[in-house]
Amino acid sequence: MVMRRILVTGRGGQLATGLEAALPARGFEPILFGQPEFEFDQPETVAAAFAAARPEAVVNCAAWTAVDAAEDDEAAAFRANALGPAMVARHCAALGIPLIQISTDYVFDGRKGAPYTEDDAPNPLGAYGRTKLAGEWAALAGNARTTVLRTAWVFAPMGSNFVRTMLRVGAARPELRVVADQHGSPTAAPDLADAIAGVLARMRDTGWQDAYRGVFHAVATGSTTWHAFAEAIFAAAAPFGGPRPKVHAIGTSDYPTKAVRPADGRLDTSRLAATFGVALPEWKAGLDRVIRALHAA
Ligand SMILES: NC(=O)C1=CN([C@@H]2O[C@H](COP(=O)(O)OP(=O)(O)OC[C@H]3O[C@@H](n4cnc5c(N)ncnc54)[C@H](OP(=O)(O)O)[C@@H]3O)[C@@H](O)[C@H]2O)C=CC1
Ligand SMILES: Cc1cn([C@H]2C[C@H](O)[C@@H](COP(=O)(O)OP(=O)(O)O[C@H]3O[C@@H](C)C(=O)[C@@H](O)[C@H]3O)O2)c(=O)[nH]c1=O
Repeated sequence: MVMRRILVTGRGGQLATGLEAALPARGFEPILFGQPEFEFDQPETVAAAFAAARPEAVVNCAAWTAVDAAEDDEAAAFRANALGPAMVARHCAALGIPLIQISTDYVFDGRKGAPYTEDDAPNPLGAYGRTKLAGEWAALAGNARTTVLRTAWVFAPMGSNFVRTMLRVGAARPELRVVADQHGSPTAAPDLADAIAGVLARMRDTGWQDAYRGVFHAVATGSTTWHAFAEAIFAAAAPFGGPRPKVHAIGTSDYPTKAVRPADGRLDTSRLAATFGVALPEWKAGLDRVIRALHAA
């Protein structure tokens, strides 16, 4: 399959930035589009991006990712997270090209008590998860060659993420309180970008296969809690002169937020490995990679 030109939406976001760096190493040419010239609320900008990029595959990274704010404006989150993928899928179908749609562990309610497989039923607890689930369906329904990758707890040297938040508040305050009863797999955007490049390379090298259509879990290896993640962030940043606040373990009920988060969003990644031969590194290796990049910047 000829697959070189990859349209990446959400330019300036964590994952799109990771893909910009990761794709050329696998022989792809990333073509990035972002706001304001690519805006889901203006469908003509989406059509124009497809016309200009002439892509051979698409990775849709653009999304409303403000979890609490989505509770206040679910309609706007739905436009970005569900109607956006529907539009992108329609353009991909017209061209007959693969679409990789990125989704989230927040489609689950976190009550399983074990890592979720792709066959487990989603049951989002909040507006962000609901709109992202609708986006999965729209991407799959609108294009035969759609691969949905669910990831979680993404962090990068730039953008808005838990690592940068912790380092910022940890430098300002000697003591922090962080929830210790929510579990997940912190996933470094550069590692996820490498994995996506691997998925695309497999598609290119084998040609499209029916097994590539559907949902796949793509998170870093291993899991932790937000509290233990915070401790690991400060430990990893300390050799670079990062702050060392005291991090108190608290319960979810001690940290009220607008959106309810899943208590245990661990994801089983065996289908990704079996189908694409792709596995992500341990989350702590991803953390070290991002901390190093933060301090090299
Ligand atoms: N961050 C995380 O922890 C996780 C993210 N994901 C998913 O991974 C994907 C990538 O996330 P990440 O890179 O972290 O996200 P970011 O928030 O870093 O980037 C999202 C991008 O989408 C753009 N965007 C937002 N609304 C629109 C819109 N209406 N039209 C066009 N573009 C828009 C943003 O533009 P602007 O900056 O101008 O607003 C930004 O460039 C998303 O699908 C997200 O749901 C999944 C699990 C975890
Ligand atoms: C800043 C802070 C957060 N917390 C808690 C709140 C929450 O339960 C948890 C994580 O907080 P955040 O709001 O940073 O993370 P959140 O925005 O919920 O992260 C999610 O983003 C979306 C986009 C996803 O798809 C998810 O996979 C996940 O990464 O940590 C504390 O306990 N103490 C603190 O000081």
